Amino acid sequence: MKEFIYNGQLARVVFGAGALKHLEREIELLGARKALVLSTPEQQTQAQMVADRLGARAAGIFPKAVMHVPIETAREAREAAYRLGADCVVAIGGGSTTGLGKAIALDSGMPILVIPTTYAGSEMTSIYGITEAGLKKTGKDPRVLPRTVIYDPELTLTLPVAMSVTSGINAIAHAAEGLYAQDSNPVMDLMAEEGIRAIAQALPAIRQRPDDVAARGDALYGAWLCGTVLGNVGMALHHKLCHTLGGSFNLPHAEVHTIVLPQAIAFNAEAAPQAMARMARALGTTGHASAAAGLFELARSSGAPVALKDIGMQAADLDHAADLAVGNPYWNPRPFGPAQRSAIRQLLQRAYEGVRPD
Ligand SMILES: NC(=O)c1ccc[n+]([C@@H]2O[C@H](COP(=O)([O-])OP(=O)(O)OC[C@H]3O[C@@H](n4cnc5c(N)ncnc54)[C@H](O)[C@@H]3O)[C@@H](O)[C@H]2O)c1
Ligand SMILES: O=C(O)CCC(=O)CC(=O)O
Repeated sequence: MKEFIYNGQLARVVFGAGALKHLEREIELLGARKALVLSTPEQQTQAQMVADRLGARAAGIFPKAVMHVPIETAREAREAAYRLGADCVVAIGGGSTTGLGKAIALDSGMPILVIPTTYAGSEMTSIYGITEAGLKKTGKDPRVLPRTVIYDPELTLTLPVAMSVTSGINAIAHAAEGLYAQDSNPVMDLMAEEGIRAIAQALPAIRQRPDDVAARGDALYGAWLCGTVLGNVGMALHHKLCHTLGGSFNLPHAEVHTIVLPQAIAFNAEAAPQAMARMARALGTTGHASAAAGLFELARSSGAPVALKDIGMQAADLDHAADLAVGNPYWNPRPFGPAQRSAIRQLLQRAYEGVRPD
């Protein structure tokens, strides 16, 4: 067994159908008096429902979260928190809303309670991202790690099926790269494999019946595990490509993850055979398909996009994307610096066309 370091991260998780009923207790346990409730404009009704539940403990709602946390929105939210006398934030929504909570916490140190309604997993990480002048900067800071997370599958029933599938595969991507991370450890490997299994089994059930609370619960459970892996070990080629494509070409986050993942995993297959075997086992493809093919089929059979050309990528931008990706590479089991530019360009071409990996 290889040597490893395991840093347990402290976050309190309250899980279960109807778990939102514990919100007031959880705010009290945080030692907070007043919460600013955050959401996107699309989820303002859910934010209002949370604020109503909090009653006098609600400082107000700030329903202006958007993708990739523009610095202007972060500043406005922070000012609102101070002006309204909040001493904690409650984020109800996906990674964009949690990200806004993190931007407030980064400056103010306010504790964050997250009620996740997608499978992105940001609630389990101390990674934050803020976009300034069109450039997204990410960093890590213990102050932004949410202190409490309430996973209530009932609140995810409204997540459209298409978004459920791509968000679920976004979560799987964290676990897949965790399995071959340079700083992986046996605990994260267990979580990664179980997280992939839970989501891969839940997605077909959700597709059949979006209001299946048990399947929604399995998906959230998987998202928790996969998000924990993202928060604990380093990500590699796949996340680098997604951040390049999402950040520089303005492509939608979860869809990009869904399309690129099978291609990135195929690229790494020979360099990380044990990780591939665990992925294939978790996906249930052992013996008849590779992990990469299994991921591609999971997306295709769930009705998700499998080609970048179908989500707005321009063929003319592929060369520039390859240059950006190899310019400042992350550690990866198969190196992908400037010397591998042509292999990365080929990978992007396959992702652009939606070619099924072997
Ligand atoms: N820092 C991290 O650790 C981390 C991890 C993963 C993702 N992220 C970031 O999170 C962002 C993406 O998050 P996301 O994919 O969750 O998307 P999102 O938060 O942008 O949500 C997408 C849309 O779905 C809506 N939505 C969410 N839950 C819903 C529900 N239950 N019912 C109906 N609509 C619902 C939202 O209101 C929004 O309109 C990206 O900016 C990404 O970089 C950060
Ligand atoms: O907040 C970020 O943008 C960094 C982490 C992230 O996006 C993980 C992912 O790609 O899903």
